[in-house]
Amino acid sequence: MSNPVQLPQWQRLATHAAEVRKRPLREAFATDPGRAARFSRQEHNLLLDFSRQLIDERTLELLLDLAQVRGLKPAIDAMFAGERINRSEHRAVLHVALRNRSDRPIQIDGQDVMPEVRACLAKMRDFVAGIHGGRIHGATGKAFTDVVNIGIGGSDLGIVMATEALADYRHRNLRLHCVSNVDGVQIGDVLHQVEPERTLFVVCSKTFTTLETLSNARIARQWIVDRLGEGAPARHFAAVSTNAKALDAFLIPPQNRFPMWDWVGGRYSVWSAVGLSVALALGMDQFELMLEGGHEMDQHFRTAPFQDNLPVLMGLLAVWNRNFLGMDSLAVLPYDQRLHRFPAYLQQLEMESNGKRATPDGGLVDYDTGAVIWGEPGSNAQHSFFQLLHQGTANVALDFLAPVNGSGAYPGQQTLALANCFAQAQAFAFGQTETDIRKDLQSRGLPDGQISQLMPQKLHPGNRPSSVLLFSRLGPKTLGRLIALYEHKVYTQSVIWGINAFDQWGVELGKKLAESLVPVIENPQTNTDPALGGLMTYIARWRV
Ligand SMILES: O=P(O)(O)OC[C@H]1O[C@H](O)[C@H](O)[C@@H](O)[C@@H]1O
Repeated sequence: MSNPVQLPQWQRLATHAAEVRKRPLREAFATDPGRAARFSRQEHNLLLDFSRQLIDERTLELLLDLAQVRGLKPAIDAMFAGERINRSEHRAVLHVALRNRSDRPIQIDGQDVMPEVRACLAKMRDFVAGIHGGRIHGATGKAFTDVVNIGIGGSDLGIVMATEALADYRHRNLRLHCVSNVDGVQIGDVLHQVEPERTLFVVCSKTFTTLETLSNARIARQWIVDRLGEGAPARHFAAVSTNAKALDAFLIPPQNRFPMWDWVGGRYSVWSAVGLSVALALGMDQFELMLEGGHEMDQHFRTAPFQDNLPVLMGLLAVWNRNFLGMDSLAVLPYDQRLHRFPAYLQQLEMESNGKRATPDGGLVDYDTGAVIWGEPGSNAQHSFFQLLHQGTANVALDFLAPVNGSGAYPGQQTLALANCFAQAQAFAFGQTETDIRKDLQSRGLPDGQISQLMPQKLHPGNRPSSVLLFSRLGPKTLGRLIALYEHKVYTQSVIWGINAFDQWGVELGKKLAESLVPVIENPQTNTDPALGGLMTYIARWRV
């Protein structure tokens, strides 16, 4: 696909941005009482209020023109039609099939994938019921009380995020633990807490070649063998993977195996059997409600006109902020503690998808692509890094997320959370004028000299772009909608930028180097790489 920068639509946006930047949001709202309503869209129980973005009607028109000329509509259709849009790996991209709750077949090369998807869901349902009811139990006949998910990246982040987000729905008799990191701390801590006879390990790995996952799984396996005997792992391990051979080698019995397909990317896989641990923790009904929420967002993305299409609007606004207003990062700020791992989940989703500099036809981009994504729950974040957001020199766009009805045991506290969320959105948009600051300082009796000195330090420029994503309550369906919303936002951006959102070649190099360094770190004296000489000396000196 051609370079977007050369398109007249792009150039018009660039010219337009120069004008919009100069216009304070304070003025935009003052001169247009209908602005909040005009730049808000509701879909199901989600409201996207993007009135505090640095835009006007013309911006939207120009962005929608850009979407049209970049072929966003055919690109969306191509994804749902099972075309091989992941061109570098020649794969279809069908996480939407995993949550397709309609009768519509979804085909790859004329083959409907839905029967396999439904069979997998049925197997998950049976397995979850078996574990919850005690029909499936440990080697000594005891029911499972603990599930340990072993996986990393897409085989971990979605599980952690979703089970934390939906903690109010957790099954009473089953605790979930997630182990991802390679350094041995998590697996050590978890094994310290659980009883072997009552613990089920779910090893999740699309490839089943991932160093972190395999080494943690081996530790867990040995731990079970040491305590319950050679035959016990067959009862204490389940696995999710595309790699049947590796599952044979790991001696996972057929009834405990759950499939994955090469048309599901790791970071898009929480909807697949990778969600088994979610289903075990929350129940299959809750998991399927999440799928329904995702499906609803898919329908919306596929059919809604672009000017009312939430993921399309969010994707286009992200392009606007990144390419035309120079925003380097997006801070995701959920005002619900239950969503505390949502920013981490989005980091993989957005940054692994759109952190690309090459186009599928082998060219290099000469424009910015994916922004850095980061964030923490409000109001904690306010007391930590908001100073930089309000007055620092970094260019950061903001996504506020908040439920009207709070989670947890004291939902009344949500009034305070919402007050903080809205106050911040207003402060970022409108800042504080010199006149207000002067009035305040004068009322406190400060002399003029001191006021002039303090003024720039107190001045709060405003005009920091943000969106507020308000929803009624955080339940499984809403979570499904939110995840799918961001997934499709990511795809929208990738289409505008002309990059492949579904491969991740950049992560390979580090993995390969790590493998080759294991023996060197074991025997630092064998190191021949001068760049590592200093570090290896200290490994040898300090290792106990
Ligand atoms: O599920 P696995 O095959 O073990 O992969 C786990 C993770 O590993 C890689 O580093 C990829 O960059 C991720 O996209 C993936 O989610």
